[in-house]
Amino acid sequence: MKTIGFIGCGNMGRAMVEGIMKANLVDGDHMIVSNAHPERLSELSEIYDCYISDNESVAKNSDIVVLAIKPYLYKEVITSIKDIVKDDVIIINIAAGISTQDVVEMFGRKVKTVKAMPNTPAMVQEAMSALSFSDNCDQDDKEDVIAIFESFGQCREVEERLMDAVMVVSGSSPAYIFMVLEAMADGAVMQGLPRNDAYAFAAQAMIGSAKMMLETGKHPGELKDMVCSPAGTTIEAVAKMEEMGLRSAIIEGMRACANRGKEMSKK
Ligand SMILES: NC(=O)C1=CN([C@@H]2O[C@H](COP(=O)(O)OP(=O)(O)OC[C@H]3O[C@@H](n4cnc5c(N)ncnc54)[C@H](O)[C@@H]3O)[C@@H](O)[C@H]2O)C=CC1
Ligand SMILES: O=C(O)[C@@H]1CCC=N1
Repeated sequence: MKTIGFIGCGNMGRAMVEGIMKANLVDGDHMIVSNAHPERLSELSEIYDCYISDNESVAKNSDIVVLAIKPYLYKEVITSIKDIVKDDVIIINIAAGISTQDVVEMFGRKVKTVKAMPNTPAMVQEAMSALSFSDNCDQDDKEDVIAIFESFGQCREVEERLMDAVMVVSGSSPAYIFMVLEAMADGAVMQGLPRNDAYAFAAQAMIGSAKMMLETGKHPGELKDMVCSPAGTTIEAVAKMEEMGLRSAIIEGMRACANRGKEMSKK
């Protein structure tokens, strides 16, 4: 069994660790986690019986190291671990704006590395992640990494140049999806539904609609049309939302997200 190490265990790292441990991909002896505030992880180590340690120990003892720290910390952290990681370690880079080439340059050698873009639904085994492997990863390395990402959801290999596109539609999108859900619940509360019921109806409508699109393979426009009765209620909502710029608000928000990714990768 390979040992998986996490350096940084905040929102994204923790969602991945919880997803991996819930799926029993490794036992607690093969999961080592470090964080700037290790005291925040005591509950995690109690539930999953995994090791909470420091960056040095994660670097020395892990076969696969996930760098789940903010992008601006990559240089500093890699400098402190580059001479102590195992020779054939696989480094997983999940940071927005940090490329495979950046990681190789920071290590000063052609370390095996994977550029990945997960999302926080990893916490409930429903992540969708994109992976791009450096050319020195062999088939076994790929299988080990895919097994990690599949333990908490689905994953697809994509060309690294498309990572920012994946980030806007998947890595970042839970934020806007939660905004939509919150707004939908507000709309129902305004009509008199209690808040908790409103969240349950809104979230289940989101799950059901997404599942319907994936399972039927039908165009989303066709599925939308199935809900809009002639002269009915839904078409009034659709017309008002178009008037208020719902779609362009989403598209322009995603453009801003991509632009920020490009800006971050220039630094
Ligand atoms: N939050 C998200 O939905 C997603 C985040 N990402 C990427 O994941 C990375 C982490 O993001 P978040 O989890 O959101 O950030 P976060 O701030 O929630 O977590 C980062 C963690 O790193 C710890 N940390 C700080 N300095 C450290 C050090 N020197 N050594 C060890 N640990 C240290 C902090 O205590 C914190 O718990 C970023 O690079 C981000 O681009 C990628 C996809 C989705
Ligand atoms: O907001 C961010 O920078 C990260 C990258 C993808 C999701 N969260």
